[in-house]
This record gives sequence, structure tokens and C-alpha cells, in this order.
Amino acid sequence: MSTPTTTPADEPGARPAGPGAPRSVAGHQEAVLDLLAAGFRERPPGQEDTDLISARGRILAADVAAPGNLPPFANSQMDGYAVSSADLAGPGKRVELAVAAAIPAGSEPAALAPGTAAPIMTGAMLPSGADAVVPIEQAVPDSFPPAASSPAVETTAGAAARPTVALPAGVPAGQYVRGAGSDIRAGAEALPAGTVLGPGQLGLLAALGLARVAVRTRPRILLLTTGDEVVEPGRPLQPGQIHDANTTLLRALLEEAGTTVLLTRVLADSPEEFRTRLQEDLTSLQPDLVITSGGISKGAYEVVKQGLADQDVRFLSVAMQPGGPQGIGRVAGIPFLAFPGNPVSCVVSFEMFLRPALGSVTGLPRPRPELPALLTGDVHSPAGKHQVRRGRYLPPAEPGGTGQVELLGGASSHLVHALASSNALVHLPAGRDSFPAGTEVTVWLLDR
Ligand SMILES: Nc1nc2c(c(=O)[nH]1)N[C@H]1C(S)=C(S)[C@@H](COP(=O)(O)OP(=O)(O)OC[C@H]3O[C@@H](n4cnc5c(N)ncnc54)[C@H](O)[C@@H]3O)O[C@H]1N2
Ligand code: MOO
Repeated sequence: MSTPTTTPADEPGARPAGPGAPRSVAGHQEAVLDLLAAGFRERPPGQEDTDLISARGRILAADVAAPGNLPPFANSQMDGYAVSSADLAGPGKRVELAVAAAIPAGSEPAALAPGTAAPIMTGAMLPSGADAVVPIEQAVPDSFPPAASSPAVETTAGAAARPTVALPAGVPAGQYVRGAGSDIRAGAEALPAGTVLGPGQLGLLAALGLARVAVRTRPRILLLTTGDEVVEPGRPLQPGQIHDANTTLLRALLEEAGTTVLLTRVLADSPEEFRTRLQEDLTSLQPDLVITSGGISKGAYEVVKQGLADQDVRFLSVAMQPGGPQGIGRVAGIPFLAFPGNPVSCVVSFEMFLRPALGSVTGLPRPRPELPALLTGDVHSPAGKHQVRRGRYLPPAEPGGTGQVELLGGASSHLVHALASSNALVHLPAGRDSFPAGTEVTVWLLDR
């Protein structure tokens, strides 16, 4: 079995083509990355302060140094007895020590007197004079005396009626002690700028006592859908109309990928109206990126193409299916991408071009997990194109094996039901048209 070799940059379709020939997938990936990188260089993200939970999935804007030691003080790792290791030097197997006042977590203990052992609870501060902890299980008796929860009881004679405990001899200094700063020392770098803040990172900030954190502002997107036939979900359809799937699909993808969708609109097939609305939105919102869907192919009413005919936007064909028609450029200086109108074409365009470019430029989103998988059936694909099919990935039966992938629906880009039933995008690279059952292909997992 070979390792996955279907990354777009390796394909025959990625070689430079002549004028008028479709652009390779790799060529368009590079163009989208260049566009976004230039846009983000010109308008770098700002930063904003947020509470920790709201920072989940965001990118840390500046290095964070530990404001103090973590743990802040030496404390016990076990419920047991705080001791001085010198008192347990031996020579016998056990040493009898008087039991001192107990130390609950959250209290400041008195110094440990020589020759005594203080009941200490997990997380409680180690008293001065102690340098080790013996777990209660190793003590004789192996339970705390009743008086352990209160200071030693005075007898009528005035002498302390201290119980004793026998502890193993030869306990090393430091045993079961969590030293101050043993996790991170005051002033050390806790998290570098650029870190994606997940539960672990946010938990560290909380442990360090930080309630708020500076995160990078999200890229701000204007999302426009086009077509006279396109009607908002929830509204009745007239003959010839369809419900708008693209706004929801793309908005969900964009927000999941760490961007903010400033505004969505469904615009009619009027190039003049499209142009006017776009100019108004660009002026009022100043987005970082505009994305449109529909209106870029070979029809008589291609609203995006016609509306932007005199702009710095190129409409072209990429050797990929779905997602062949693409538009890329700038409008009023703002980075602009046009995706084709079919819903699955929008998803594949996003996954193949925008998602990787956003990831490279901002650090979010992370790449889709990529795995090899064996096709469960014979598949045909246009040799000149990189085809991206949808399917259900089944993990290998045994560890170290290769999973399988069953294609769902056909190649057509209107099949949203098959998309919704799929958990993987399946790459059928350019350069061959036949993929018999058992062929190893690369899949990108859509589930997280
Ligand atoms: N003669 C040719 N016709 C077509 C070609 C071609 O090369 N030559 N390419 C086909 C391919 S591939 C695609 S993809 C589409 C792209 O067309 P457009 O980007 O112009 O998109 P529209 O025509 O506006 O819409 C295509 C399809 O998608 C439906 N649609 C549009 N918006 C939405 C939405 N928001 N929600 C759900 N569905 C939507 C629309 O009704 C059309 O059925 O062109 C092919 N044609
Ligand atoms: O290239 Mo289109 O995007 O197949 O439907």
C-alpha cells in the first residue's frame, strides 16, 4: 500500500498550462493564498480583550508570561503525613512520630516541629520544616486519628495527648511534594502569541489567575448570494424558485473557520443592482474579504461576472470538479472571491481554496485531518480534473490498517442530501479516469 500521494500540488493537473487552459488546483490555491496574505499584510488583524470562555477557539494576540509561580506554593500531592525526611532516616524499618495538628487544603500551616508528622491533605500547603509526604496508606495506623481534623487535645495535666504514627524509614526529600513553580515559574512564557486557545490553554490561563486574554480580531467577511431563483428558507417557493442553501452552508463554514460574517445578502440577477449594493456594503462595512456565490459561469445572466466586468477580478476555470468556475481579485482594493452557485461547489471551493489559505494566513482553521482510504466500489472521474467526491469513511478494523470510503451520491454539485450524509471529501486526482474498487485514495475528514 502506498502512502497518500494525492495532494493537489503533486498532480499532473498542477503543471503550468497554456493560456486559456484551466488553471490547476495548486495554481488557484496559490493565487487565493497570495490574495489573502496580501490583504492581511495590508490590514493586519487587531486585538481585543475577552473573558476566557469567549476566547475558546480564538488566537492569542500576544505572548503571555506567568504572573506567578504555578503551583504558587509547595503542597502535598497525597493525603498523608507531612514530615521532615531527616526524622525518617532510620535505622529501623519504621519510625514512630508524634502526630501534629492537621493541615487542610486552603490553610496556612504552622511550622512542623522536629519529631512530628502533620496530617496533610492533597493540595494543602507544606509547612516549613517539612520536605516530604508519606501517603496515609503507608502509615500505621493507615487512617488519620480523629484528632487529625483539629489541633492536638490538651489533657487535664496540661500535657498534649498526642497520638503517634509509625512511618516507613528512608523517605527521600521531595517525595509527593509539588514544588512552588514546578508547573511553570513566575515570568516564564506560558503561551506564545499565535496559540489557538483550546480548553487546555484556557485552563492554564485560569490556573495562572488570568480572567481575560487578548485575542486577535477575526477576519470580517461580506457574504453575497446571487440569483433571481434563490429564496430565503422559510418562505414559500414560486414556480422556478429554490431555497437558498449557500448562505447557510458558507456562513456555517466561515464561522466554524474563525471568521465573522458581517452581513449576508441574496441579490437578484441585476448586474447594476449587484454593483451598487456591493459598493455600498464595501464602503459601510470595510470587510477583509468578499465572497459571492453564483453568477460566474457561461450563462446569459451571470450577475457577478457582468457586474464586475471592469473591476480587478478575473473569472476563470480551475481543473477541478465541482468548483470549476472561480473568480478572484479585488473590488475597491478589498480581496474578493467568487464561488460557483451550486451548493456542493461552494463547499468544495471553500475547502480546497479558502480554508487552507485562511489557515496559513491566520493560524485558523487547522487543516482537515487527511487519511488514506480504500474505495469500496469502482469510480470514474474526468482525467483532466481533480474530482472531489463526498463519501462515508469507515475506520480500519484493526489498528495500523487502512480505512475504507464509500462514495455517496454522484459527482453532481447539487447533491446536498448526499453531502449531509457524508463525513469525508474524497480526492480523485487529475491524470487518470478510472479508480477500481480497492484503490487507495486520500480523504479529508469533515467530522471533528
Ligand atoms: N455552458 C456551461 N454551463 C455551465 C458550466 C459550463 O462550463 N458551461 N459550468 C457549470 C458548472 S460546473 C457550475 S458549478 C455552474 C456554475 O454556475 P454559476 O456560478 O453561474 O451559478 P448559477 O448559475 O447562479 O447557479 C448554479 C446552480 O446553483 C443553484 N444555486 C445558486 N445559488 C444557490 C443558492 N444560494 N442555494 C442553492 N442553490 C443555488 C442555481 O439555482 C443553479 O442550479 O454552472 C454550470 N453551467
Ligand atoms: O464545477 Mo461545477 O462546480 O461542477 O458544479
